[in-house]
Amino acid sequence: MSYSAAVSGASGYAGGEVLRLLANHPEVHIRTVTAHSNAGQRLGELQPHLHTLADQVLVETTPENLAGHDVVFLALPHGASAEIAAQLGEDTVVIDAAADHRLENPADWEKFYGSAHQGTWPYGLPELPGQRAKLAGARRIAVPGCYPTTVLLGLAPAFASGQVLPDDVVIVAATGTSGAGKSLKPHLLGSEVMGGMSPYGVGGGHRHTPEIEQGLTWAAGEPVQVSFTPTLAPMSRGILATSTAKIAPGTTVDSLREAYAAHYDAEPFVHLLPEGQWPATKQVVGSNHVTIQVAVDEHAGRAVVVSASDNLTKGTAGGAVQSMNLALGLPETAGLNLLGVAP
Ligand SMILES: NC(=O)C1=CN([C@@H]2O[C@H](COP(=O)(O)OP(=O)(O)OC[C@H]3O[C@@H](n4cnc5c(N)ncnc54)[C@H](OP(=O)(O)O)[C@@H]3O)[C@@H](O)[C@H]2O)C=CC1
Ligand SMILES: CC(=O)N[C@@H](CCC(=O)OP(=O)(O)O)C(=O)O
Repeated sequence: MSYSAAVSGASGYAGGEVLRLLANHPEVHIRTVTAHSNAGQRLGELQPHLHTLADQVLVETTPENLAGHDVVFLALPHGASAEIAAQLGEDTVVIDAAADHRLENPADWEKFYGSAHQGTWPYGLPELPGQRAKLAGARRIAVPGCYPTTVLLGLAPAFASGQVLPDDVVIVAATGTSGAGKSLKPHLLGSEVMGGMSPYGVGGGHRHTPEIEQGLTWAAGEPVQVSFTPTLAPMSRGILATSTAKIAPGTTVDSLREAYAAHYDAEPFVHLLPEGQWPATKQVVGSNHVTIQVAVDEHAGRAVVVSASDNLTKGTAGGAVQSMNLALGLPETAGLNLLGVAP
């Protein structure tokens, strides 16, 4: 059986990465690619790395053009995504890379996104406790944000095993520029980004804060509060997150490692590194893998967790394809058997 797929936002970074993965998927064929201002162009003009798809022509992102497919990927700005999603057939598997349906709490949505909440869909992070079962057979899936993916995979086992405290969690993460999308933004000009790092969304203002708190609250079974600071690094892809939390009495590096091993040993894409090795974005770029290391800072009484991902692969398109596999009952790793790229 081959499933037909439409990829909207195919001229952008997330849509392009979905196409790169689907081009190698054994059970899915790409029937339709859509865009907005670039409709009418050949894919080869906009995504020259997608050699075998170069002659596909981008059509307008409309409900009519997206109708009649087994799977529709939405890789559109939030807002535009919810609007089109509401017009798609109920039997179609819709995988949304945008934020519209990730949050359960309408007040959080309204505060951080400034518009009306459009509802909540199953959350496409199967490695988070309880999520995989909700994705099997789902017809609507919200792909997590790239920072939440990286941070939640990093911290969930510590919270699920009750080894860290929920009220003093500090996260600082660096991301590559592709996280901001392909459209022109002055602060992302090469001359602004190359050779230096800068923070943004400082002081609890980043819209991934409530999403991280939501996922950690699910893992902990009690409310978790975080302080999250993102930073921009001079690289195109990758996220490196350093997350720290106060340890509960009795927590040691061995007890943490045991919990992480139990949580991730059977996972195909999430890896607790051997002691002494640390995550780095270069280990994971181009792949759907996430690497993690844990330590205990005895002096500060804190667990320190470092996690690395590719924001466009596991952080977006890889998570989207993995979720689609679960929704369709396919092997979870189908189309995702890619290792990293080095050097
Ligand atoms: N980049 C990343 O690392 C991540 C991105 N995401 C999410 O994925 C989505 C896409 O992001 P990304 O690919 O980075 O963004 P890009 O800016 O690279 O691409 C945006 C895409 O959406 C299309 N588009 C723009 N405006 C509209 C509109 N009003 N209606 C319909 N289509 C429109 C564009 O078409 P055209 O070019 O033809 O104008 C383009 O194909 C966003 O919701 C983003 O938040 C999620 C996780 C990580
Ligand atoms: C560098 C940069 O700007 N990164 C983006 C990453 C967010 C993202 O893409 O995720 P959503 O799907 O939740 O929008 C940001 O911090 O907003």
